[in-house]
Amino acid sequence: MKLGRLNHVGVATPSIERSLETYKAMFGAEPAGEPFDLPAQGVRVCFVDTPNSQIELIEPLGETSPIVKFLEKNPAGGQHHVCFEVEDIAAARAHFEGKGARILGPTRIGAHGTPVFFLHPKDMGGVLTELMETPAH
Ligand SMILES: CC[C@@H](C(=O)O)C(=O)SCCNC(=O)CCNC(=O)[C@H](O)C(C)(C)COP(=O)(O)OP(=O)(O)OC[C@H]1O[C@@H](n2cnc3c(N)ncnc32)[C@H](O)[C@@H]1OP(=O)(O)O
Ligand SMILES: [Co+2]
Repeated sequence: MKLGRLNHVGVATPSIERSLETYKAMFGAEPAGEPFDLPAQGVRVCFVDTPNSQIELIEPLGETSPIVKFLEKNPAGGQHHVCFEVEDIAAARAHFEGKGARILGPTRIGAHGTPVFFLHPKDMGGVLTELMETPAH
């Protein structure tokens, strides 16, 4: 399995609007689009573009959101996950299963409209790691 492009860094926040104000004040950066809900992933999302990647701001959508506990431990928010692209998500999943890595839940459609899954941070040196299939261009 080849380590693919860093698609985004996920940043959990209690308020996407406040985080956008920070990126605007510190870097003059604007959001790549309007925030939107992803109920299947339990988050509200907004992207900020960087020249070679993206920052993915995620806010909990409901009390069962997977980022609720993280925000309880880090109330001001913080760096939550990294996401690498892979060419074939099914092959990537089989690869990591073969290594005995803990895969968190089913493969779902992510914020870019392609399938994603997550590897447990304990199997990735403490970094929650998302794999996403490269979008077709
Ligand atoms: C926008 C959609 C999509 C995209 O397309 O990009 C997304 O990115 S959605 C992002 C949100 N979704 C997810 O995070 C799904 C996968 N996550 C999970 O299944 C869970 O959040 C988790 C990682 C298993 C954590 O479980 P949780 O119940 O929330 O917390 P625990 O306290 O039980 O955590 C266990 C253990 O792991 C450590 N931990 C938790 N979160 C992180 C993290 N983000 N980075 C590093 N380490 C993390 C936590 O500290 C615990 O450690 P110990 O205390 O040492 O046991
Ligand atoms: Co993500």
